[in-house]
Amino acid sequence: MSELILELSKLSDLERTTEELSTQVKSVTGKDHYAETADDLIKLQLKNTKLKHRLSIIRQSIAYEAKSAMEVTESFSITEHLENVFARAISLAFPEYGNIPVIIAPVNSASAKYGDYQCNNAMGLAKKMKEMGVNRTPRDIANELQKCCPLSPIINKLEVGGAGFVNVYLSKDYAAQSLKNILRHGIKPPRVLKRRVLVDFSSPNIAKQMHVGHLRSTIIGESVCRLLEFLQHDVIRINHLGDWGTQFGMLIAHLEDRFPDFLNKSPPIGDLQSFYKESKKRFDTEEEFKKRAYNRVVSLQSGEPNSRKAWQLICDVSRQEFQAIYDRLDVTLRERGESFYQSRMLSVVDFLRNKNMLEHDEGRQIMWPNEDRSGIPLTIVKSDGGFTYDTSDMAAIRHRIEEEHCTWIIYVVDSGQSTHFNTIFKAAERCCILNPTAHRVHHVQFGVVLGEDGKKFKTRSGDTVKLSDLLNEGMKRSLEQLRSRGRDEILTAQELFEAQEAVAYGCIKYSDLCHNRISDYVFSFDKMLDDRGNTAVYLLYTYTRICSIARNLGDDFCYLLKVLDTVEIVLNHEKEWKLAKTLLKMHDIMIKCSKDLFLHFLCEFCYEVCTVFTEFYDSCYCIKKNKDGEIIEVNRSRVLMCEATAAVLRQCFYILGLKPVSKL
Ligand SMILES: NC(=[NH2+])NCCC[C@H](N)C(=O)O
Repeated sequence: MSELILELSKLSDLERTTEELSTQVKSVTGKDHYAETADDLIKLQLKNTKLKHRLSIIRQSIAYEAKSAMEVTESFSITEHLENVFARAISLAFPEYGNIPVIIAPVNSASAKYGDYQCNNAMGLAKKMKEMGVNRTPRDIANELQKCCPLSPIINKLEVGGAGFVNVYLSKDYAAQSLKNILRHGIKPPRVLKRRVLVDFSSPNIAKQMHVGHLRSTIIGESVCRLLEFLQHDVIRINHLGDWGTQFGMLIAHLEDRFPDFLNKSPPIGDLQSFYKESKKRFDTEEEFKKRAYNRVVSLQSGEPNSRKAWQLICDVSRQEFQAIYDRLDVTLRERGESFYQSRMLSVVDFLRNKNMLEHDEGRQIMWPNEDRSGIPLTIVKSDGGFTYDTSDMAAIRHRIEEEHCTWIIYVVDSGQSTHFNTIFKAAERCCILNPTAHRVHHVQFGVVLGEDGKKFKTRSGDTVKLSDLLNEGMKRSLEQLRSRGRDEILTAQELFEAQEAVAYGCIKYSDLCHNRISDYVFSFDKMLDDRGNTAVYLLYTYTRICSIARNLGDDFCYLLKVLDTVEIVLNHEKEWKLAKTLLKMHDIMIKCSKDLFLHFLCEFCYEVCTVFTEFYDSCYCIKKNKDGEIIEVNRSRVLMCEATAAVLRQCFYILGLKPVSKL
């Protein structure tokens, strides 16, 4: 598509040159001293003829490309495509404003008479021109833009409306072709500039409870990865486990006392939580124990084998608990905890010292994020010589940029840590690890989870909620719901179990993702299991309904590809056209979500697809049956629309971590 636009711009340039040449030829012809300039004239005419010939070749190839552009499988964001079209128009019509940002907005489907998309640049241009002393009305400018728009296979017509909008009407041929492409080749990602991205998410702490904050990070992080992978980025998923630090001293010392034989026999630490509490209590009350705990930190960090082994054993207990949650939620992560950076922490300290970035402060070594010592300093080395969370994040960002060669680093961590990350980013920039023009760093922050009482999410007794309990509760509630609808009588045991999981985990994930992540959110099973409104349950039900339509036709639709060869998609009915346009917004939405990593836009899109589909299904018959329930008429084009809707939903569901089930 971009080549096409390039060709179009060449064409316009050539057209202009041809025009200039013709005027030159005319003016020369009109002069008396024809004889003197005959040579020049002949040359010019020759050049002109050649250019005209070239122009006609380009015209032909553009017509060809415009046609084949609709046939190729390449998909793109409509908004981005229109941005290119209008950028070209602006630079042709008003070269001096060639680099202003193009404003394209989709038109609310209720106001279809204003087209499907609008270019809203004319008003701003009029203002800019006025400042330069040129008086032109926005409508006048819009007319000019309309004239200068290059041909595009996706545009049916352009119209100037209102105060100076250029209304764009999409082409139905293009839409029908795109829907067929989806059915024939699956959903292809739009082209974007590929990056190597590291997503740091989930990241719970060993020996501590993985809490709802980590659950949010896990859910959001997984979806961010899936979105970026869909867009063909090279994604590294990292679990930055809190597996290092002084708390391991007391855990190791306590392990030695509780399970003296730990080196030979795996200790049965069932409940790491209470093990942690016991050791903490001893650490706070027993002097000898405290000393030994400090000793163990030193021996662990210097790699002494027995302490290492003890540490490994403790980590394994937590690791298994975490993995069980990841398996249930279908989350994939590569573990690279804080311990991984031990040697790199030593070297980042040297690096910072050599750059004169470290300052002594009451025995600590600190680093200011800014040259002028504004902001909050990082503690790079503690007074006892130990490292901190700051040190490991400085070592990690350096590793990610210099060794992993990432150009985009994403931290999915609660909003409470935003000062920490801003300080790390500034400090990394100050010491030239990070170059803001080449690297993008991003704190994908999110709010806290609240209970239905509006207070911090806790169990009735006031403890933090265990995630496995929460998931179990979800499973229980979803089974109750399925039973209350009598599904246990219709579905096989296997189908029922799949439906139960899809609903339980789907609703927990979706209710997290469907709100703007920055705000706090209220965790309520009742709300998330509602089958009306923007919920996972509503989406999953709509999806199964769509699946059942083609299923009704049995063998007829088994070979979708054959059907595609013989059936044209027709978009004459208002609701057919509305559904087609909604489906084709998918790439716009994916790009929009990826810009600032807000997934609620994708959730809203799914909801819109489902409601628009329902409107379509209510007013456009797909299959007509007689009184006995026998099929008497099938509108194959519409059944294809149903299939395309299902394909779009499946792709979005995958990114949102929802498992579509064909029966529910
Ligand atoms: N690179 C990072 N700091 N990632 C986030 C780590 C989160 C930390 N373990 C916590 O539970 O709060």
